[in-house]
Amino acid sequence: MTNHEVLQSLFNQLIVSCQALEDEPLHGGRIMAKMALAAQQGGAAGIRANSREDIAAIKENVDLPVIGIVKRDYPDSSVYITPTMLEIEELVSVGPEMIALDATNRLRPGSLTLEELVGQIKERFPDQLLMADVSTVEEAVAAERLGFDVVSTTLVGYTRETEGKKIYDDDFAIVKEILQSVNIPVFAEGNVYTPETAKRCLELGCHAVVVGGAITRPQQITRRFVEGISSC
Ligand SMILES: CC(=O)N[C@H](C=O)[C@@H](O)[C@H](O)[C@H](O)COP(=O)(O)O
Repeated sequence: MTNHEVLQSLFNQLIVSCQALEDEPLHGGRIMAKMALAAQQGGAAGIRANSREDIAAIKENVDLPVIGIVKRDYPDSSVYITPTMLEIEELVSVGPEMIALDATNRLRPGSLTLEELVGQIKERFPDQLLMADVSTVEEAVAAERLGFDVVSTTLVGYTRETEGKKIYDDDFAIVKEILQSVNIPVFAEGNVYTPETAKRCLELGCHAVVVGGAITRPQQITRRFVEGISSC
């Protein structure tokens, strides 16, 4: 698929994020590949996945476009979604159709700026589709200027500046503002728990919607049920 075809295939569609970190019960490429296959059978048009191992396993079992990330913690930065060139190289080695990276204005490990990292990626891998995981409208605007192909609301609520915020607060105010401020496709991602919320994101003009925990993290789903019955 060409980059254009990848983006076309995701238009108005559901992308399922299949992730389980090392401390989660479903961790491991084999299990994530099954999760991705289940998502494909359910009608997902794309998969978001973390780590070279998971992506390689998913690509062997599923023929949907994959948005790849590597989550890694570094001592000198709070950026953990594809923070450096090392993670970019790992991802390129397994060929995800798109790579997502933190596009907040925070410094990356080694005090690298986002602009510097994107410059290096574009030089080494000029044809790689890039998704900007942002937390604010300003970051979305900056990401478009830097040459990202797609912007996603992934980090809304997950930075110091936006802590506790949800993409659906104030009738999806941040989603609407990002849509008004950029021309590249906007993906809605983060705390989408229901089909109704997913539909609303697309109706507002998002190119696609990414759902993770509500589909692929049974511990989160269970907790919501347990909390739901806790007053009984
Ligand atoms: C903030 C962060 O690290 N988000 C991660 C990004 O890849 C994942 O942990 C999320 O599951 C993904 O964004 C989908 O969101 P949700 O699971 O809420 O539907």
